[in-house]
Amino acid sequence: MNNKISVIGVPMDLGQMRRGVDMGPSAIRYAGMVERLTQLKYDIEDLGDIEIPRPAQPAGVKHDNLRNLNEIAEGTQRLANEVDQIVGKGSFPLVLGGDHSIAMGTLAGLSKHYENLGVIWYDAHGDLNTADSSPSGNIHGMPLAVSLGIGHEKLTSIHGEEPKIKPENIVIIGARSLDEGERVLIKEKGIKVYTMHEVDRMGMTQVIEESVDYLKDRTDGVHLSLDLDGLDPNEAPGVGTPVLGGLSYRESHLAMEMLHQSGMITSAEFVEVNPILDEKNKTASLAVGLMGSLFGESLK
Ligand SMILES: NC(=[NH2+])NCCC[C@H](N)C(=O)O
Ligand SMILES: [Mn+2]
Ligand SMILES: [Mn+2]
Repeated sequence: MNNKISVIGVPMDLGQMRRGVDMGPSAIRYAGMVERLTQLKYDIEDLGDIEIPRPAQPAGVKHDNLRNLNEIAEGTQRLANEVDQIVGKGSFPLVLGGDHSIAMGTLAGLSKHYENLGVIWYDAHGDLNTADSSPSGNIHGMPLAVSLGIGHEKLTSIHGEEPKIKPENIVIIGARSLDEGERVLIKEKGIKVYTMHEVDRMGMTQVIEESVDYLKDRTDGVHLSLDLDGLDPNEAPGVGTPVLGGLSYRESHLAMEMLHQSGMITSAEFVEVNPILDEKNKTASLAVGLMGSLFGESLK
């Protein structure tokens, strides 16, 4: 793995309705991220936070079932520029959310450097909605669809018109809440999904082994997009859209350790940490622990 890491915070809360997720980057830093990764001998620079526009209209006003569309497009474009530059100078982008809408910016920035970018989407949700299929109008439920080129033009054209990723380069792990339109899209596009059912039956070891095998030959870089709500709410209470029956603490550490061993992860983001909903920064600390495993902590 790249020994240079560049951290970028994205205090974005416009992709959903719960206040507080904009404080995620601070909470993750406060949980000791830089110290933890420095111990692992990484050369880590913290670039601070992207500036996110504040909406002019009262918060929560809908725009064609795309709440805060313009501000999100602008903020994620800024993130795309940063991520593009970080990869350009040979460093590993580590993005801290903020709600999951920021993945549109991360993937857009990355896409300039990879012909076949792989994506591991560790999440309770598919985030494959469009304005038509979304039950909520919340853009944090749409970033994976947008990155495939499906969605509002203002979002799909962030940092370039082309789709940022291909459906066959995606693996979703931990899904247990998929809307009807998302299921249709998954079938139509042939997206690989390990729902909780598969994780229960196969075990995380096989899920990651298969995912690594699947992505190995078809991709030239792999981004890990980790939504903390992929984990069970008992482990990660500080999230805005918790879903029962999630991935355990140990399964998640095992996944991160195996991804480290694969050597294939070229960028990562940790999103949806909401300190207001959290218990004594438990979820942010969990995120930092998972980063430790992803970046190679081991007892031997
Ligand atoms: N990144 C997330 N937490 N997404 C939750 C999305 C929930 C629901 N599927 C929606 O589209 O509104
Ligand atoms: Mn989620
Ligand atoms: Mn998500």
